[in-house]
Amino acid sequence: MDEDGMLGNLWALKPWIFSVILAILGIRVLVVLWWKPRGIEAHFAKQGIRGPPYHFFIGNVKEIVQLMLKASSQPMPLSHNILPRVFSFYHHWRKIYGGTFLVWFGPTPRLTVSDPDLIREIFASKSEFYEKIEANPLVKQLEGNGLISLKGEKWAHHRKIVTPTFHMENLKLLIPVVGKSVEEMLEKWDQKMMRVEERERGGGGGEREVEIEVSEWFQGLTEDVITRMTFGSSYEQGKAIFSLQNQQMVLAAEAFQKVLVPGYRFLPTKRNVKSWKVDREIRRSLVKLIERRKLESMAKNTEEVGGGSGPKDLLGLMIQAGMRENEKITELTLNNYHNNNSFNYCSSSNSNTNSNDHHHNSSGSKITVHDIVEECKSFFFAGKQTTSNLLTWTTVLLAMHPQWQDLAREEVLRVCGSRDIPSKDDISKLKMLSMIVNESLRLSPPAIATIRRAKYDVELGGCRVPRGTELLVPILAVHHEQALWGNDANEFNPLRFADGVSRAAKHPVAFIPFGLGMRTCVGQNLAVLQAKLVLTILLQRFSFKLAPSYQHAPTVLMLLYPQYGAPVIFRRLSNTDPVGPAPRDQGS
Ligand code: HEM
Repeated sequence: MDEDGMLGNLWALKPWIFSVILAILGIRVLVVLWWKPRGIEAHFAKQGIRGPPYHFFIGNVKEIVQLMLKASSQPMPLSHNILPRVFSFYHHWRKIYGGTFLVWFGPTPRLTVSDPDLIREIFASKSEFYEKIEANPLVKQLEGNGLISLKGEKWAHHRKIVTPTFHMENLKLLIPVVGKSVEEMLEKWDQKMMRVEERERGGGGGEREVEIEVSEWFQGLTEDVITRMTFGSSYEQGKAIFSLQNQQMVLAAEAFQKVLVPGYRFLPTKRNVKSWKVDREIRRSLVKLIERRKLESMAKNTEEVGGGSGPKDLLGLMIQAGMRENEKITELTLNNYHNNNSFNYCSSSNSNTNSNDHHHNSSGSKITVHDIVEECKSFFFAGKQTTSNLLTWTTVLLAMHPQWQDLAREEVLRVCGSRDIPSKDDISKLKMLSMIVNESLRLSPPAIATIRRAKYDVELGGCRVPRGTELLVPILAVHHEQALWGNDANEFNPLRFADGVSRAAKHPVAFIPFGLGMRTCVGQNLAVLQAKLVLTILLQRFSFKLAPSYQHAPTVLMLLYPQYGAPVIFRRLSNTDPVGPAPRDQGS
């Protein structure tokens, strides 16, 4: 057959080839989106684990969204039984299928695990069999490719570098700075209070009190603190960078509503173009700042990078680590130093690449400018809203339970007096306040759940779990479980922490607001210290109660937050104000 004839025959076969390719693709889609999920469902059912039935492609997402919308459609009574409202799908299906059930996020299976023995296995004793999952691309853009998401050697390297930031000795240096930020915030409240007073004097006068939407104010405060921890002496420049990061959060929240449009984040919509621009601006400013800090330290000919007398900051520690590593390389390869100096040059070359794959030296991963940029974003994301939510919920709890507020104030005034900013030693003596903060973290943990993925086929509590299955640990549910915490699990009772955290429940792993094991929260000392410091200063100067406009509506968007805000009325304590007696309790 001549060439033309062969081509002609192939041409005639074209529809067939096309049909075969389509059929193969169709089969693949069917396997991934139907047969495999059904197989996994059957695999778990044989072991007695059930759950809501899988639906093609979407899994249980439709039911989850419906349950969440229904639960958040109206406020709830002033009670701490928040699980049904906040974690509606878990609450709903647990009643039907028990604490361990299978739920489908699209074609991805998630096994809920609330048994503390199994949680310990996943996060501590057999953690090498499990890994973190990839965040949604929008979340990823915000959280950066830092400690929260890094894996393996690179994670260990970064964790070792940043850990000194959170040592108590270092955090101690932050206390006067945080104290000053709180005082500045309170001055603004005072001005607000005075304006209200002046208005009311016209109409007959009133008490020295003011209504404050605490969740907004606490966000400003925690942003200030995390900016200092991240940037140290470069606070002002850092503030401008984090203000851009805030814009990014707003843009991402808007984009979240469009996540169901495939590929939406790549479209040059007005929002996306703006977000890309802000992202470029953040990187540019950070790179400039890093280079300036490096030059400063070289000029001073010192290893200290900007720390001075203040606390060690993330930026300084990471630049220092990067410079040390470069020096090592210089010693090893003096001749081609300039070619190897990725610490200097990667800033512009890989600003949009995943640094996990780049710049490794023989001793493992090396700190690059890109890494520092990503860690700064991570700190901001992980440290700001979490701590402000802890502060918000603790203030709301104390406003709901004035008798506990009075007890906390008595202790604060006894230990710290009425005016001074407390020292680290003062704070460590505040036992009652510690119990209250723990009870707040138990009842309203800012991070309500966490997820891991099985790296291999594993056995968990006698159950065979196939590779790729995700394990959903519902922190909030574990914290409200009566079998672990007793019949008063849904009540505010800080005394349960009187003998320490490990004895508060029937199992030592029942209290996990900061996670567990190697990947436990690196910032927990900072968060707790900051919360106690702010609460101490508030208790010294104000009594507070829920505003009449407060609607109790805890809900979740990544973190636990008050759906309609948290308006609280603060009344200045005069020197003659009695500490008690307590007004009537507002909560259950
Ligand atoms: C009340 C406040 C906070 C809460 C409830 C909280 C909660 C958590 C939880 C539950 C985890 C573990 C996540 C998992 O295992 O999947 C975590 C990890 C982390 N947190 Fe926090 N956090 C708080 C404050 C902070 C602060 C102030 C920072 C400061 C930067 C911070 C930085 C981080 C980082 C970097 C990780 C990842 C650690 C790693 O994987 O090595 N967090 N946090």
